[in-house]
Amino acid sequence: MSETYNFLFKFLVIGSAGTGKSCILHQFIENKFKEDSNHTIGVEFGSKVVNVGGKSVKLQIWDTAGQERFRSVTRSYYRGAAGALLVYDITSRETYNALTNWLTDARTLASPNIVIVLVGNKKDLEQEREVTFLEASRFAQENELLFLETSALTGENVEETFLKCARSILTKIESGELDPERMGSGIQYGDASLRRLNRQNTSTKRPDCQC
Ligand SMILES: Nc1nc2c(ncn2[C@@H]2O[C@H](COP(=O)(O)OP(=O)(O)OP(=O)(O)O)[C@@H](O)[C@H]2O)c(=O)[nH]1
Repeated sequence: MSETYNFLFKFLVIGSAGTGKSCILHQFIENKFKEDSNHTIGVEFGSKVVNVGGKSVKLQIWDTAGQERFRSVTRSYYRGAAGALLVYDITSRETYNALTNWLTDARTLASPNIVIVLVGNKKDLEQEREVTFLEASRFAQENELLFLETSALTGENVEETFLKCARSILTKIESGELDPERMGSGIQYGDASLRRLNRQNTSTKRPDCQC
């Protein structure tokens, strides 16, 4: 796909170690399951241009390490993120119980307006499920999060998760709730939008205007 886009959004992928964050990102970008995924050291990066409601949006995605020993490094990447995927593993209650801490970090260190999608990963392991869909969706509702269950293994809902987050940010931009020009919004205009804005500015000038 062409690198011309209307917007660029900075995204974070956060959550406890082993929940499948790197596999989700890999599935989204490469359309395949990442076999032999190792613990992330610090932070990894990926990007992809997607189409959201007729607009092309470049997602700049930072996949953070879930292990506690990298927390000080990963925290430094939170600033100015427009969206986050907060991932837990549906077969591990421990990763679900840790969500409140991750949420506090995201809301205090990133932008208070950050759009967060709660992601219950490993949906393919239904037999080993420890967290029900219903309780997680209640948690999401109480904490104003979007919510989806995914499988990085089969690819189910992986792309939808990123699109859902991007769609929500775009809606907030269009309604004026989010201002892309505010410092630290995690949003930038891409070439396509800038060209349109320039055209609009030029066409609104009076013919005799010297500016
Ligand atoms: N069955 C199944 N296994 C998965 C899925 N996603 C990830 N895994 C497995 O879960 C383990 C951890 O996946 P990673 O993507 O490395 O986890 P992570 O959250 O990035 O871990 P950290 O980098 O340590 O924070 C790996 O063994 C993956 O193969 C999934 O959707 N289904």
